[in-house]
Amino acid sequence: MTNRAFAHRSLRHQSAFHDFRVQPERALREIHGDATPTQDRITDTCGEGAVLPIDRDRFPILSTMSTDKQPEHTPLMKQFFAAKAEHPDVLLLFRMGDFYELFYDDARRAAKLLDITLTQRGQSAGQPIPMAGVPVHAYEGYLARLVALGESVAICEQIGDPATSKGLVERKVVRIVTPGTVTDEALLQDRRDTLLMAVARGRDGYGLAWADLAGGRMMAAQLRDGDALEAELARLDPAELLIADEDGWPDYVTQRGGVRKRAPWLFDVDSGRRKLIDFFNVHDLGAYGIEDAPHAIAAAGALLGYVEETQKQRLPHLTSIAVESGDDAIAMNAATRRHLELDTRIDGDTRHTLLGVLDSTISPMGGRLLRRWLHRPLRNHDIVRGRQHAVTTLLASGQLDDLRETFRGLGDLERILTRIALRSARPRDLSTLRDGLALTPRIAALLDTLDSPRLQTLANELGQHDDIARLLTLAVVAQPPLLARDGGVIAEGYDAELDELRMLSTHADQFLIDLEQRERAATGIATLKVGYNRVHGYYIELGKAQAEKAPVHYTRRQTLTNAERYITEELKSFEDKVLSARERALAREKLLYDGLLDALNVDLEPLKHCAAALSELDVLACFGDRADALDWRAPELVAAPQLQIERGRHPVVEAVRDDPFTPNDLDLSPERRMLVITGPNMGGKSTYMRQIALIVLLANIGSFVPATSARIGPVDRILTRIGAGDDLAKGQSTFMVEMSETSYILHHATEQSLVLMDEIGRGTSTYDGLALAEACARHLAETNRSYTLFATHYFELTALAQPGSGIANVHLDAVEHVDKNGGDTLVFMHAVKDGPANRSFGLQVAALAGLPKSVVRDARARLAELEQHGRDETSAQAPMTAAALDNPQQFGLFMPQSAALDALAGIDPDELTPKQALEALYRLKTLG
Ligand SMILES: Nc1ncnc2c1ncn2[C@@H]1O[C@H](COP(=O)(O)OP(=O)(O)OP(=O)(O)O)[C@@H](O)[C@H]1O
Repeated sequence: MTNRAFAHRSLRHQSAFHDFRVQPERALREIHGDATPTQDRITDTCGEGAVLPIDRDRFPILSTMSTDKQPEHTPLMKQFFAAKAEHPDVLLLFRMGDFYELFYDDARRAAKLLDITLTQRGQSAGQPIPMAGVPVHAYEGYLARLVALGESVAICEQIGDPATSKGLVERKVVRIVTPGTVTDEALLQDRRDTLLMAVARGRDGYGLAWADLAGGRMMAAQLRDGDALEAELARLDPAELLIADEDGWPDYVTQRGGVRKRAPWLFDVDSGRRKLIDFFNVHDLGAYGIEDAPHAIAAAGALLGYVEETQKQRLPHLTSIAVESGDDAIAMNAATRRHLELDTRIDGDTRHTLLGVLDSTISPMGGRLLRRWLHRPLRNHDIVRGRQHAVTTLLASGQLDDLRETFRGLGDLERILTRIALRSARPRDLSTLRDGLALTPRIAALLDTLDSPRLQTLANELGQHDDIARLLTLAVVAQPPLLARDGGVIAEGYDAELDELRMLSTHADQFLIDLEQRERAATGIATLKVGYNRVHGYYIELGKAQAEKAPVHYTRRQTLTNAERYITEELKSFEDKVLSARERALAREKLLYDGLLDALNVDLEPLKHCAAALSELDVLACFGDRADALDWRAPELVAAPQLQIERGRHPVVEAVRDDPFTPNDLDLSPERRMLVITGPNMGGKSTYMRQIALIVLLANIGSFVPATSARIGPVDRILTRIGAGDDLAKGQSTFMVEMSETSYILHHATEQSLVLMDEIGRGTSTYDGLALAEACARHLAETNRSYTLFATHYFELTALAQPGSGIANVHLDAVEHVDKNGGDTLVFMHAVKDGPANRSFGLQVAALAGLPKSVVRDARARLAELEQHGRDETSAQAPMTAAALDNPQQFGLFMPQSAALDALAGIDPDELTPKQALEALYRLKTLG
């Protein structure tokens, strides 16, 4: 046997020997005394053992069971019921040797959710026990799926040592994994925060507190009303939401996933204050700026209570709470975030979104920060200018690529630090931290030469961590294994005692090789093998045929079908020595590993600042990268009210189009507050409006923008009403959604708000729609006085653009061509021009979309009739004049122009052959 083979065997042996959790036999034996375990883990674990009476009232789960006589359960099931009674509304994973088992309703539920087998063998209290289980070695994957489905799971571990416990091993719920409190790497999404949130309700508003446990962040806010609450829920999108178990919560709260109702008294302000003071170990809350926000205090208290209850351990990484003020950010409600497709499209796609185009951050923590920034554009121009200046400086330095290259080695320091604080860090967390810290001096040196206040601040925040980096370099092997439990993490030379114990083990491998050779020579059996089995230990193995030749000092240890296994005195004493050396080496490693975690925990704060600075640098460098790659320019943030954009583009549409994107300008100011945008379907109206909102948003997070130049004045809100599907889930029709979104806008828009209104009124009858659209437009222009882009197919609205009204008309255009085959084609110009559109091309677009020719023909004829009818009515009221013809907005609803004039306008005589010209003339005649 080679050295390596022995080493391999030894490794397997180590884990088996030292971790009783992977020895199901032992776990089973605890229930059965010395009864031999069978293959059937269900009968084994639940079916036998002494029976004890059980308190029915304490365990409602029993109500489904037999009531003929007082039910009696095995000690194991009694232990299960005791644990379950403490955690009635979460799934209980009950550790039994190599498995986590679920029983009764938990088993049924988990079997369905995880698609695992539900078994029903074994009995307790005379009834079969529904049971489902997942193997311990693969449980993280199952846990991740359950948590992703919004389930909370209590982990009940064996905390006694099955080897030494008599009878039942002690078990205890060691933690409760809930969707909002997960910190394990496997249960989190890399580039998205997982938030736990609590909402407290007061007479004059709401208090909000949220924690990103994996990132070690806790925030709070006090909100004026339900609208603000709804908007914050849309922005933060918590995985779990704690509310008081009372009536009267609005639908947008109760219909969310992950809502958990808690006793109302947990949201009490005074006990919240005490909890915060206690948790952060401070004299008062003065330092956090939360004193004047009682509802936020109440929410934070409820949140901390829940965190303590579920985590069952100290959380030293949550060191403070920061208060966010809604006034600092550009407000966007749920509808706006949805319409602008910031990080998710209506169809669920995440690639073709603003974040999809913008995010070239390298570290996951940078990705998460960018997402946070994107959802919270700032109103404070100074902060934003600071970021922008940093981006400009990075771009001008020529160091951008170098800097980004160093980020590749960073890893997720932020979350690693949390795991260190929670003492759940794995060996590779430590090596990633070591490698990341080794890069910071290089990053600091790169930044040192750059003249940007923000970059200098960040360089300072990186700090000096030479001692920690050196400690980790000395202590941890270059490429540590996944788990600490198997050893091999601590580097050679770090600890003399460990080195000595390891030496013993290594020599032991050589001893076994020598022994094998010696015994082969002594017995003359060339196939003799020395091996190891985790139940029986070391052995000498002979094939059945050679068994007779076994020397007398060989003692039989195990009989297999084709072989016999023996032990000798020499091998036995070797086994004792080696096993104790290995055991001691592993124990020593564990001690050293814990010591390392202690050392890192002495002062985590500077490391947290370092991780935060690296995240921000990653985002700023990403802005630089995007500006460079996509030809974006720095916008100018100005104090005077205005939105001026030259040659702006839609970042996402531009990214997905093969053909060039047509840039467009914007000019809005207090004197020209509203643009009524007309033009054909597919002309580019929605694209134009959204691109303005996205440019304003990008400008206010510190990014460059897709335009040749932009001057952006103060903006307090972005409000949008852009076509939506039916919200049938909420029982709202398309029109109802349209009107409630419009109502929200009219109630909230101010002079500094940017409002996008796309085709208001189209969800109802034409006259109702037109009337509503016009009234809303007037209200926005005259009362709200917001920056408004108002796209419409109602040409009547173009008449609003009167001198002094602050309203102007712009339009997008299309040109109809007769192609070589004599068919019609439509070319969309996508260029925004001054003035109203003069036709809609609705039928042509319908034909392009593939509507059957006969339907388009019928529609055309019907249109001609309607237009004729409209003309007749108008001429009955007022004779058609040449002036009216020149001024289409003066026409009635169905008469922008006659069909013949429409068609005539679409003809380019220079493009026609004589035959086509003649055909066109005939066509015109049928329309006239
Ligand atoms: N400026 C542009 N440059 C190039 N292509 C554009 C431009 N604007 C829009 N497009 C393309 O035209 C398509 C239709 O644009 P958009 O949806 O904005 O039209 P619309 O006028 O709002 O149409 P409808 O009135 O039917 O809603 C877009 O998907 C995009 O591919």
